[in-house]
Amino acid sequence: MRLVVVGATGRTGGEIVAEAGGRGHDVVGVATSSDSIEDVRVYPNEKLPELLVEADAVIDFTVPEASRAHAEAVAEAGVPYVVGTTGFEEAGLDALWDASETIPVLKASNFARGVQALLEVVAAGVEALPEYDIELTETHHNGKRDAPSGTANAILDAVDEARETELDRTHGREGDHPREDSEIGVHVRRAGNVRGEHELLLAGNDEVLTLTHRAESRRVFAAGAVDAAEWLVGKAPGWYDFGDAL
Ligand SMILES: NC(=O)C1=CN([C@@H]2O[C@H](COP(=O)(O)OP(=O)(O)OC[C@H]3O[C@@H](n4cnc5c(N)ncnc54)[C@H](OP(=O)(O)O)[C@@H]3O)[C@@H](O)[C@H]2O)C=CC1
Ligand SMILES: O=C(O)C1=N[C@H](C(=O)O)C[C@H](O)C1
Repeated sequence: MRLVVVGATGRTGGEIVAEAGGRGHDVVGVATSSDSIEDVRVYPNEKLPELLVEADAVIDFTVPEASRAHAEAVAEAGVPYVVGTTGFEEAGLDALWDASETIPVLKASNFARGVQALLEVVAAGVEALPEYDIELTETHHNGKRDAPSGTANAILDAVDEARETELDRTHGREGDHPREDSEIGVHVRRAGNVRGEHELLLAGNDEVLTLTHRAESRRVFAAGAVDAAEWLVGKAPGWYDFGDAL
């Protein structure tokens, strides 16, 4: 299929270009300026509407403000849209939901299959240990903009759903008071080139359970995003998540 990768010059976009090309797809890239990655042409952002005419699917790993604008163009062209960008404000998410009225939109904060499994395991663990304290730690490379990560937010939502309440998200911890039962600690680390680690710790009853996912390369995200695009072609307009494609 003809695939447009938006954010093709980025850390993850470059891996997606390589993965899709390796599977025999006809790939064109988009970024803020023209470039080329091996033999794949990368066009500046303004060319996106023209490139969409021939496209079977779009994969977007950029920044929220860009994805928000792309959603409108992709919906206008009627092309299936896979979004990996994280860190959306409400208005950006609304733009994606609007687009999903005319095209299939598949958005995921993490295209690693292990993270989909982690979300299920988190729900089971939290339900099984209702009184335990819970703390979340995520670690990423020093170039990451959004904090906490999109995956961390998805894990926090899964915890709230399992506990059937909204825990108070305590970002870092300082001062002079003990932990409240209603809290969930959220700890963010940014260092080096860490691809993405998420650890949920549950502690109580003189024991500790930790649930950890670690991406060992960005290829895992690229493979999942291309799987999602292949699956999304031909689907009805609507909102999909990565779990639907597995
Ligand atoms: N869902 C998932 O599984 C994953 C999600 N991500 C998310 O993907 C996003 C990108 O991450 P990462 O690859 O590290 O980011 P990078 O900063 O490495 O790359 C960003 C890319 O977006 C491009 N870009 C920026 N603004 C625009 C614009 N207006 N129009 C077109 N392209 C634009 C950049 O182009 P240029 O260089 O020309 O400016 C670059 O190619 C983040 O939100 C991250 O959290 C990351 C990994 C996995
Ligand atoms: O920016 C990244 O690198 C990653 N971002 C995603 C997130 O915010 O959860 C997924 C992955 O952890 C890598």
